Amino acid sequence: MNNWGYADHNGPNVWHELFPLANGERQSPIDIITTAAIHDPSLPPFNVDYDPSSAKVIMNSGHTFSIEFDDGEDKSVVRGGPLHGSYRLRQLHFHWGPCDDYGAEHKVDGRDYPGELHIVHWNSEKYSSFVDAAQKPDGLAVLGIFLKIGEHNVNLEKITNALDDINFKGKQSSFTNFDPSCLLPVCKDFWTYPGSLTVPPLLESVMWIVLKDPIAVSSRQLSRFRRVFSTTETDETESCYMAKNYRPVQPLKGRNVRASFL
Ligand SMILES: NCCOCCOCCNC(=O)c1ccc(S(N)(=O)=O)cc1
Ligand SMILES: [Zn+2]
Repeated sequence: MNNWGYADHNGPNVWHELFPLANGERQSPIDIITTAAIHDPSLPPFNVDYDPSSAKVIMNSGHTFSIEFDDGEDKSVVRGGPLHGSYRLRQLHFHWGPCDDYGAEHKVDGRDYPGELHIVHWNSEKYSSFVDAAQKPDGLAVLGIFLKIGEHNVNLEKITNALDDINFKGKQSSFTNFDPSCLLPVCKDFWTYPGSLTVPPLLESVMWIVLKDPIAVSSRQLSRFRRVFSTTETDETESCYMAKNYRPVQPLKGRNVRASFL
C-alpha cells in the first residue's frame, strides 16, 4: 500500500500495515475534552512573525493542497506558547470532509468542525532541516485552526482562486506575497499537546497548538476544496475528487492537554 489515501482500501484504518507508528503512543488528531484540559497559567501566548515574501508555491499533493514557504532562513517563524525557541514556517494545508457536517481532524468535546487549517513549522534552532526535525520529538510545531461555515472569507479567496491552476495531483503554481496570519482568529486562546503528523509517515514529532476559536468560511468556498482532484491529469483510472482527507481521532494514551485560557 505505497499509495496511502483516504479510501477504504488505503485509508486510516489500514495505514498501520505500512506505517506501524499509526498505533503509537502520541498519535494525532485527538478529541479535545475541554473539562480535562489543564489550564497552565505559565503558558505564554504564541507569537507568529510571518514575512509575506516567504510564500513561494501552491501545490496539489493528491492528499491535500498546500502553500509552500521558503524555509531557507528564519524569515517567518512562530515562537512562544509551549515552544522553546523559534520554529520556521514550512507550509500550510487543509483537511475537509464530503459535506459541511464534518471534515476537521481534531474534535472538541466530540463535536465536529467541517474543516481544519494546519500551519506547519520546524525547530530551526535545534535542527538543520525540516526532514531532520520531523524525526525528533520536539522537531515540529503545527497550528491547527478550525473552519466553521459562515461568512465568505476574503482572506481565503486568494487560495481558492489559485485552485484552478493546481486542480490535478502533482500540479504546482507560483503563489507569492501571502501572510498566513490573515487566516488566524482574533482570539489566540489555544490547547496544546504532544502529537504526530496526521498523515503517513505519522511521525511523533509535533507539538500541536490548536486554537479554540474557528475562522468562518462560506459553504461555497469549502465546496471548492472538494472539487480538487486527487488523481493526475492523465490518470488511467477514472478521475477522483479529493472529497475527504481527515484522519479519525486517536487514543490519548495518558497524554495531558493544556489550555492557555481559563
Ligand atoms: N519522507 C521523508 C521523511 O518524512 C518527512 C516528513 O514527512 C514529509 C511530508 N509530510 C509533511 O510534511 C506533513 C506535515 C504536516 C502534517 S499535519 N497534517 O500533521 O499537519 C502532515 C504531513
Ligand atoms: Zn494537516
